[in-house]
Amino acid sequence: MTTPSTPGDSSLATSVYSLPAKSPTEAEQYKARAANWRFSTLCASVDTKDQYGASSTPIYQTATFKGVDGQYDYTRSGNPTRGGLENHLARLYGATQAFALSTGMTCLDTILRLVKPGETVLAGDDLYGGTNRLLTYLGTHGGVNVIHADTTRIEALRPYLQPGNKVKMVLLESPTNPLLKIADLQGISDEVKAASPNALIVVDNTMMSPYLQRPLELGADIVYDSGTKYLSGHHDLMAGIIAAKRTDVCKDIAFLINSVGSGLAPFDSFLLLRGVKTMSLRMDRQMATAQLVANYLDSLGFLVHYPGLKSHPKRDIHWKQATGAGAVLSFVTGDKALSERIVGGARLWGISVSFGAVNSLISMPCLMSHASISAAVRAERGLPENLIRLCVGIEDPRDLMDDLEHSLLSAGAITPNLSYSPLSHARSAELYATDPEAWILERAKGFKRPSDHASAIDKLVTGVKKGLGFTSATESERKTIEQDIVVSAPGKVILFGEHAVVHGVTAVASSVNLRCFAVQSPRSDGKVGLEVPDIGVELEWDISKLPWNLLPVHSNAHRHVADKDLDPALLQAVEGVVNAHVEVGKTGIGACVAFLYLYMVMAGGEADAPAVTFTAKSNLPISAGLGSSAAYSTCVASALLLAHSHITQPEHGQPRLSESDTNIVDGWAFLAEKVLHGNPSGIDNAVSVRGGAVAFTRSVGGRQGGLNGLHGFSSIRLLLTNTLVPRDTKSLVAGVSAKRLAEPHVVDPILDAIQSISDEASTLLSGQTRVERKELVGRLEALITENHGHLVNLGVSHPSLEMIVAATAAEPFGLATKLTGAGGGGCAVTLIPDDFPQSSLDSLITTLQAQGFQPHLTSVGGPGLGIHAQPSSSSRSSTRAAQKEDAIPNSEEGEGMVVPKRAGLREAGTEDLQAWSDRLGGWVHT
Ligand SMILES: Nc1ncnc2c1ncn2[C@@H]1O[C@H](COP(=O)(O)OP(=O)(O)O)[C@@H](O)[C@H]1O
Ligand SMILES: C[C@@](O)(CCOP(=O)(O)O)CC(=O)O
Repeated sequence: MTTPSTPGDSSLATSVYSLPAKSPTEAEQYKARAANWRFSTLCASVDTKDQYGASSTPIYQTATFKGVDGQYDYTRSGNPTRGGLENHLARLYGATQAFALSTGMTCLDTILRLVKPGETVLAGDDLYGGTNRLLTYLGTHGGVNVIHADTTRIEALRPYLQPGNKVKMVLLESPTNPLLKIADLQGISDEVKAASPNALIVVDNTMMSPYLQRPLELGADIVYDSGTKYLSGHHDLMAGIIAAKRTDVCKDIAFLINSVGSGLAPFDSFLLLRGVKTMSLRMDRQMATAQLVANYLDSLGFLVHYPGLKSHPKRDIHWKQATGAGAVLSFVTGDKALSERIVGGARLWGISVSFGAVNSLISMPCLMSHASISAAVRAERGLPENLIRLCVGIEDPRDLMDDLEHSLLSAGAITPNLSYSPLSHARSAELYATDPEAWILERAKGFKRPSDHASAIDKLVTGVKKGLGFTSATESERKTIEQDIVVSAPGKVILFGEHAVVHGVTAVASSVNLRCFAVQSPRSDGKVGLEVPDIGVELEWDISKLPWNLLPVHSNAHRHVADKDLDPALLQAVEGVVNAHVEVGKTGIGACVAFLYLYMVMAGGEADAPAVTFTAKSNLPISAGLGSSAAYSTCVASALLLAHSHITQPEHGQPRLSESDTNIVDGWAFLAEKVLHGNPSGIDNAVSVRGGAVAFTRSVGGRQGGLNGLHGFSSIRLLLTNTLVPRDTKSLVAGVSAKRLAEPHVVDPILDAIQSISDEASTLLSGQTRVERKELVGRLEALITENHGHLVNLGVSHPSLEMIVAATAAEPFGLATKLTGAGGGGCAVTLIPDDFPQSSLDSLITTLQAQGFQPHLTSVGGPGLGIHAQPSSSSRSSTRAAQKEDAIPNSEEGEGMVVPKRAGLREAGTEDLQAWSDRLGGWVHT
C-alpha cells in the first residue's frame, strides 16, 4: 500500500488517485469505446466495476479499510466512491486527474497553497465575493502579493507580467459572475506563458461547467468548479472539483488534499456522481430558457448581460471557446428600489444565492453573493447596486415568464403596451411550440418600459381606451408608497368576561407573545394585492375596477377617523368582488373583505387609492380564540393609515407611538373586526393595539365604557391549550345574543355574575392589593372555575373544552381552567400557580398532548402594535452606511444577506417570524 506522503513521491499518481482496480485491458477497452463518445454520452456512462456488479457506484461509507496491502486504507487518502467520481470527472474535463473536494472554495484554497510567500497572484476584478475574501486574507496573512486587474483584457495584465513581479498564478473566469464579461482564455494563456513561463493559469469554470467549456484544452493548467452548481444540479450537496493535466501539478494537489483531508465524503461523492449524469440534459433546458429570458428583457430595452445575445461584448471570443451561453444572466434596471421590488415580487424565482440548480433563482448580487465586497470596491469595479441576477432552472419557460413578467409589472419596471393587439391563445400556443424565440419577442411586444414622455400614439390609444371604459389611464401616475411599511400586532387571551363583554359587562384580557406581522409594499401597475399565505390567499384587483361608486358620501372632514358602523351596500359589493374568487375558502374570504373594505373606505375614492401589496403572516393559531383576527385587523388598519399618512411614520429612537395615533388605529381595527365578526365588543382590538393587560368595558346603550391597565397581570403564568376544534366567533356571539333575547331571565343574571367576577379580578390584578400572593392566585382560580360554569350555561363550551377542564382539574394537578375567547372549540386557559412543580407541568402537558390537544405555556402582557421605524431623515444616510457595514462580515452565501422585506416575510416559517422581526429591529410600539 502506498500512502501519499510528499509531492515528490513518484508512485502517487498511480496509487490512491488512479483508476480503480481493474485489468488494464478492461480499462483500455473502455477508453477505446469511449473515445468517440460525445459529452452527454460520457456524462451518462459511468465506468463502474464493482465486486458485486453494482451498476451504480456504491457508497463506501467507511473511514478505514482492512488489510495492509489493499488499494485503500483510509478515506482521507482515498475512497472507492470518491475515486469512481474522480475518474468519471477526469474524462469529462479532459484531465489527467480530477479531484473532488468539499466545496469550490476548498478548491481555491488548495490551489492557492501552490503560491509561496513573495510570489504574485493576478486575479480578476469582477470576482465572486468569497474568492475575493480568501485572496485578501492570503495577501494580509500569507505574504502573497495579490493584484486585481481586469483579467478579461490581456492589455490590463501585461504591465504585471515582467519576471521581476514573480507572477505564480493568474486566476481567470469567463464569463465572469455576475457581469458575464468574457476573457480570451487561449489568448491570455499563451501570452502569460510567454512572458512568465512559471505562471500557472487557473480557471474558475463554474459558470460554464465542463459541458460548455474545457479550459484545459485552451491552455489552462488547472481548472476548478463549484460542484454545488451545475455538476450536482440539485442544491443538495456542496462540492468542488479540481482538474489538471500536468502530472507535477496533480501530484501537488493530491498531496495537499491528503494532508488536509479536504476530499469529498463518500455520500456526497455518490450524490455528485448521480447529478453529473444528467448535467448536459439539465443545462440544455436551462440555457434554452435563459436565452428566451435574455431576449425578452433585451427587447424591452433593459441592459442585459448574457453571452447568448448578439450585442454581448466579445461574444465571438466566447463562442470560440465555449459551446453554450450558460444559464446565468444579469440585467440593470437603473434603480435599486425598483430592483428590490422586482426581486421581492417574484415567487417561482426563489430568492437565494448560488446558481446551477434545477430551480430558478433571482438575486441582487450587491446584497447577497457579493455583499462581502465593500460598497466602495463594488462601485470601483462597475458592479451596479441595482443589478439583478437570474439563474435559470428547468421549470416550464412559460411559468417562469409569467412570474417574472408579473413581478416586473407590479414593480413598475414595465407597463402594458396599449397599442399592442395580443395574439389569440391558440396562435400563441402554436408559436411557442414551433418557434419559441419568435414567441418570446411577440410576448415582449405587449409591454414597454415606462418613460416620462409617452409617445403620441400611446396617449391617443390611452385616451380612446379610457373613453371606452377601459382601465384607468393614469396607472403609472397612481399613488403608491415610497417605502415598505412594516407593522406587527399581538393576539390576546381573555381571562374573564368574554361574550358578556359584548353586552356591556367588563372583561379582563391581556396580550400574548404571538403576533401577526405584515409588510405593505409599493407597486406600480394600478393594482392592489393581498397575500396571506397562512390561509391560501394570493389575490390582486385592478384598483379602477373596485366598486368605488358605492362608497358612502362623507360630509365629515376628519377622514382619518374610522366610521362607527359598516356601510351595508359597500360591504355587500366588496363581498361580491371577493366571492368571485371561488378558490378562496371561508377564512380567506373574511380576511379579503376586511382588507378591501378598509382599503376603499380609507381612500375615500379611486384617486387616493394607493397601489400596494399587503402581505401578512401570523404565528397565532387562527380561529382559536386568541385574537388572530384582531392582530390581523390591527396590522391592516395601521399599514393603510400609514400609507395615507393619517398616522405618523415613527422614526428610529422614538420611544412610543402617540396616544392619538393609537386611538385612530384602534378605531379602524374595530371596523375590520366588525367586518369579520358582526358585533364584536372591541376588546380584542383594544388589547392588540395597546398591548399589556386591561379591564375593558364597552359602552353600551349610552353607558360609559372604559379601559384600565392592570399591572399585576404579567407575573401570572398561563397554559393555553388549543383543542384544534374550529369555530366561528361571529355565530357564537350571535348565538348568545339570540339566547339573551329569548331567555333574558336566564342570561341577564349570568351577565351580572360575570360582572362581579371581572370586578373582583380587576381589583386582584390591579397590582395595588394587599392580598398575599398565594391567596390571590387561589381567588383567581376560584373565579376561573366560576366564570367557566357561566360560559357553559351560555351554551358556548364544547366537549373538547370540557375534556381539558377535567384533565387539568384531575389529581394530581388540581388546576382551574376555562375556555377563552368565543368558545365552541378554540382554546382553554389554565392558571399555573407559582409553586406548581415543573415535573407536574411537564406531565400535564404530556397528558394533554396524548389527548390530541396542543398546550403551550405563554407569557402575557407584551407590547401592542409595533411599527418598523424609518431612519430619521438626518441620520438616514449614516444609518444606511452603518447597516451596510454591519452586513459585510457575515454576508456569506446566504447568511446575513438582505432579502426584500416582503419576500423575507413570505419565506419565513411560522417558527421564524419572531426572529425575522427581531432581525429587522427598529420597532416602535404603542
Ligand atoms: N393571519 C391572518 N391573516 C389573515 N386573516 C386572518 C388571520 N388571522 C385571522 N384572520 C381572519 O380572522 C378570522 C378568525 O377570527 P376568529 O374566528 O375571531 O378567531 P380568533 O380568535 O383567532 O380571532 C379568520 O377567519 C380570518 O378571516
Ligand atoms: C366572544 C368575544 O367576547 C371574544 C371573541 O374572541 P375570539 O374571536 O374567540 O378571539 C367576542 C368579542 O368580545 O368581540
